[in-house]
Parts: sequence; C-alpha cells; structure tokens
Amino acid sequence: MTGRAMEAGREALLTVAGLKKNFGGVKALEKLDLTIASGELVGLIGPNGSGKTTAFNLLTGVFKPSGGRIVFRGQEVAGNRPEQNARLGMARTFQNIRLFRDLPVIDNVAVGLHMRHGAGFWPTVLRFPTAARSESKIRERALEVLEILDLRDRAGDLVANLPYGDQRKVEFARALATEPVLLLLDEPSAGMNPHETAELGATISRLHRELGLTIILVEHDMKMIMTHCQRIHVMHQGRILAEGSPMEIQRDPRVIEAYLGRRREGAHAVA
Ligand SMILES: Nc1ncnc2c1ncn2[C@@H]1O[C@H](COP(=O)(O)OP(=O)(O)OP(=O)(O)O)[C@@H](O)[C@H]1O
Repeated sequence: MTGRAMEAGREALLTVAGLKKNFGGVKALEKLDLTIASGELVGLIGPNGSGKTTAFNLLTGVFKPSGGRIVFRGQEVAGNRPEQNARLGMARTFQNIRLFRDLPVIDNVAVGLHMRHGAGFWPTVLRFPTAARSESKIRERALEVLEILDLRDRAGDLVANLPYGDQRKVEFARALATEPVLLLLDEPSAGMNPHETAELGATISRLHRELGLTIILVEHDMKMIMTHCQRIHVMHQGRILAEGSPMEIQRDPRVIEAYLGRRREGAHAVA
C-alpha cells in the first residue's frame, strides 16, 4: 500500500516509488514503494538484511539510487547530496553512535547547527565579529535543544562520561538542532538494556507529539515499535512486504513467515 495515510486525509511528506539499489550483484533494494504522511510516527521493520539501512542511506543521500524516485516536500531528491537533504529538513541518527566522544555535549549539538546556520568556515576560524555573534546564537540554540531532551545540565560534560542512553539523546539533540521536519532513526535502541529502551521509546514519542515531527523508526525491538508506532511498514528482500497497524502486522501470516523463516537462520522474531 501507499494510500492508507492519504485516506486519513494527511498530506504526503515523503513518497518513494520503485526505489532500487544494487551493490555489484547484490540487490539491496529491489523495488521500494513507500508513502509517509506529514506528522506520522511510522516503524520500518524487517529481518536482517532486508534493506532498511540501505533505504535510509538512499533517502538521506549517502548513496545514489540505481533507479526510482524519492519525492520529499514536493521535490525530487533522489541523487541529492546529504547536505542538500539536510537543508530541506531531513535528519538522521545512525545504528552506531557517531559522536565526538572527547568533546563536550554542547559542542556535539552545535555541529548540527553549524551545518544549517553557521557563519561559514573562514569567518569562524578567523573569529570575525559576525562569526562570534552567530556562534553565541548557536550555543544558545544548542542549549534550548538540550533542554528539550532534559540534558541541559550535562551541556559541559564530555560525551564519553555520559551513560549510553544519554549519549543516544545527544545524537537526537544534534539531529533536532538542524530543525528537521523528518527524522530517520536507525535502530536507536541498539546496545541498550530494556529499561533504557523503554525510556528511549517514551522520548521518541514525546518528540513526535510535542515537536510535531514526522519520524521513521527502524528498530528490532518489537515492543518499542508496537507500543509507539501508529503504522508499520515491513520490509523483506528489498521490498515492502506488508503495511498496517501494529495489530494487523502482528497477525499478518506473510510477516510471521518472513520472520520465522529468518529465525531459523538466527535472526530476530516479530513480537
Ligand atoms: N555497502 C554495501 N555493499 C554491498 N552490499 C551491501 C552494502 N550495504 C548493504 N549491502 C547488502 O544489502 C542488503 C541489505 O542490507 P541492509 O544493511 O540495508 O539491511 P538491513 O535491513 O538494514 O539489515 P540489519 O537489520 O541487519 O541492519 C544486505 O544483503 C547487505 O549485505
């Protein structure tokens, strides 16, 4: 399906049609079709190797597609560079945390803001007054974003000294600092214990609700997906296998088969 969100009368923020990606002989994405409505919190799930991360890499411009279309906010963005899509309002986090561990939290968040509002490389390095002004605005804004994630008190701490769950939140803060309309979260619960995972799920839900963000959540933690997502897209072998509410997905025989088939090979099971 691509039409269910539209039936609810909401405008499409992102439409993906016939998206393909080959790596040599490997068809990582066979034919991806997906429509995400503005304001949704959707889950993108699927067995290991089904193409979820590849989809994120194509959406954000890390890889160029081998074919197909990506329309974001009414513009064709397939083949754009990551910074072009960031300027259009896409932000993402990665499966493995990618922070500057030996820098303070606030500097990590400011990186996201520099990408969007910075004075530019030379004015910053040469400390022109314009750069200083924009630098102080950036720090002010970084503190506001940290406040949203209850991390303002840790602004001056080195990332390396934060618990793992808080490091994830710093990643979120850095993504939020770019003021995205679409946030792509790639397995945010990876490496977390059940308590941290539950807290993170609540944080994602809150960001969705309070900031009106559209979020696509790639996750293997089925409890988080089933609790917080309104709609779920299931990928299998580079395509969408099924789409529906958490209840519909849990009962879908095709989904159960896709997961059980893979579980025999040691992958995660649904529900
Ligand atoms: N850079 C690459 N070069 C070659 N093959 C790749 C590359 N990236 C992904 N693939 C292959 O593409 C397929 C889809 O991988 P992808 O990482 O997108 O799946 P995934 O659903 O995100 O898996 P996981 O849940 O394990 O993270 C896999 O067969 C993978 O081996």
